Order: sequence, then structure tokens, then C-alpha cells
Amino acid sequence: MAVAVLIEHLQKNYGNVQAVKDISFTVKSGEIFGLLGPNGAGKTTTIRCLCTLAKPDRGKIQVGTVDAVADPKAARRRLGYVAQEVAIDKVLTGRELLGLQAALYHIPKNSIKERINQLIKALGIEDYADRQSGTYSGGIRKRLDLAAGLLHQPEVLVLDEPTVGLDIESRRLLWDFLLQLKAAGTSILITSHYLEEVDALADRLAIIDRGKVIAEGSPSELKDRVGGDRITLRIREFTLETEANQAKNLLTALPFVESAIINPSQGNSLNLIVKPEAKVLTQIEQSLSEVDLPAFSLAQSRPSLDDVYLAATGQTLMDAEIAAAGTRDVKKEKKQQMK
Ligand SMILES: Nc1ncnc2c1ncn2[C@@H]1O[C@H](COP(=O)(O)OP(=O)(O)OP(=O)(O)O)[C@@H](O)[C@H]1O
Repeated sequence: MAVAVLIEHLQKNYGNVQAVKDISFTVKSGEIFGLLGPNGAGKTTTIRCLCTLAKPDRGKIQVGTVDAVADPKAARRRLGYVAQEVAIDKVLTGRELLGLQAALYHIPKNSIKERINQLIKALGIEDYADRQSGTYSGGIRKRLDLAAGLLHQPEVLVLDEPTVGLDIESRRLLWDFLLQLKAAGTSILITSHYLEEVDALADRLAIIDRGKVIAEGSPSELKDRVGGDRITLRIREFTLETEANQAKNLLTALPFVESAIINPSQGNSLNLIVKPEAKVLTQIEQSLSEVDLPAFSLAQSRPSLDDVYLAATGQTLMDAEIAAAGTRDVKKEKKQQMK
């Protein structure tokens, strides 16, 4: 197996903040690898170290066979980086900005024009390329950033939260483009705190929590490891508490039911974890009908990545986001990064 990126025991502190405590993972050549975690988990710091924009305190970083810490220049040639936000000159057109970027990458003069045209076409921004970039929507802006990251035809493309703030259509377009890029042989590392994004795109992923990798594998491997299927049951659209409790007691006694909780924020629906056996739904329906409880809706699903996160950390990704919100001084972080 050829390795596109290897990170081993990465550690990075900002003053007394341990942004990355101990992160290791490998991106194989030609795959999409996702780094999933709540805001503040250490994803951006990891990526900034990989892209040689921050110096790690400890750890090994390799891009292909190149040691990125010892030879950052060679690593940068192999990497394309699409940052979360880029401050750009809003007066220049997209094409002009790409021209500037091409010069920075020392792309041979005679191939610049053609390369820019190819990317503008591939990303479907022909109608915008000659307008001032300050007039672009978020989705078009992101496509321009992507074109800039791909100008020097990197082996590995690194994207930090590429779809934050984008509408569903722009998000889908970007996903499709990344899948095409992967099919053409580019290895891709993407950070995200959107479960569905990582689930849809990533061949493998690492879940990061407070500066550490807490789980790694393909989405389906990770879900299988959590085990058990999920059942959502509503007795009525808005179930009475007494009925929900009655159903809970009844169903908890069934041999294949591992746990049951009542979810008051969803109209007292019941969330069960069951052993993945055949005919689970039929048996639940039967038990309910024996005591004359209706079943307004009943659905079975496999565990989600959120269940994986919950099993590993004891809280949902959403709760982790809420807990992290407001604890960061983003202005101060930006200042420190500029240094
Ligand atoms: N330049 C900095 N100075 C001080 N602390 C920082 C700096 N950059 C990041 N941190 C802190 O390090 C921790 C990890 O931040 P990081 O940006 O890597 O997380 P993240 O998972 O990428 O989140 P986000 O997607 O919001 O950027 C956070 O606690 C953050 O406050």
C-alpha cells in the first residue's frame, strides 16, 4: 500500500493550550480520508502542521516519502491546501487571482493559461472567472479556492471544512468534484464536523476529540464496532408519558432489546438499541398490539457516525460542539497564527 500522508504522534501547543496532544493516522494513496471532530478538536492545527504552516512540537509528518518537517519545500510541492477562509484581494478577477497563484507555484509560463482554463472549466466557473472575486457567492468562492489549490497538480489535496456555510447544491457540487478528483488518482484529506459529509465521502476516517484520535477505520467498520441496530418508535405523533413508559417497560423485557430511552424532545418517542436480528420490527409490533398500544411509526437503522462518536466520548458531536462554543478567542488565535 502506497502512503500519501503519514502522521505519527503529532503534538502541537500554543502557549499553554495543547491544540494537538497525540495524533497519528495514515492516508493511503488514492483514498479520501476524513478527519471528523467538533470545533476545537485540533483538526485545523493538524492540517496546518501537515501543510508546513505551523511547526509541530513533536511527531513525524510524511507526504509520500518526503519528511515534511525536514523538507517543507518538497512537501509543499506535493500538497494542495484549501483553507477554511482565505483573505483575498476582492478587486481582482478569479482568473487574475489564479494567475498570481500560478506564479507563486513557479508553474512554467507556457502552460499557465491552459492549466487555468482547464480548472475553470472543470469547476464550472466559466461565467464568473472574469468578474471581480469580491462579487462571488460562497460556493463560487470555494470553487475558486479549490482551483487555486489544484493549480500545481498536487498528489494530495487537503481541505479544511470545505463546505461550511455552503447551501446544499454547492455542497453536492463540491462532493461530486472531489469524488471525480479521487477517481483521477488524487489522494484527499478533508476535515469536517459534518457527519453526513464524512460518511458520504470518506473511504476511511479518524475521529478526533480534544487533540487525540479516538477511533479510526472505514465508516462501516466503525459503525459495526459500535454494534446493535437503532429503533425509533412513536406510539402516537405526540405520545403521552404514561404510554411511553408502558412501552418502554414492555420492550425492555424483550430478549433482543439492549436499551431503551424516552426522548421528550421528540414527542416522547422511544430510542431502542437492539441486537441486529431478523424480524425485530415484527416482534415489537406484536408485543405492542398485545397490550393495545398503537405504533404510529417504527423504523430500524444501523448505527450512525454520531453513535460511534457517542460510544467513544459519551456525548454526541452536537453536544461537543455546543460545549466548545464560546470557549475560544478566535481573534487571538488568528494573531498568533500570523506570527
Ligand atoms: N493560534 C492559536 N493560538 C492559541 N490557541 C489556538 C490557536 N489555534 C488553535 N488553538 C486552540 O487549539 C485547539 C484546537 O484548535 P483547532 O483550530 O485545531 O481545532 P479544529 O478542530 O480545527 O476546530 P475548527 O474547525 O473550529 O478550526 C482549540 O482549543 C483552539 O482554541
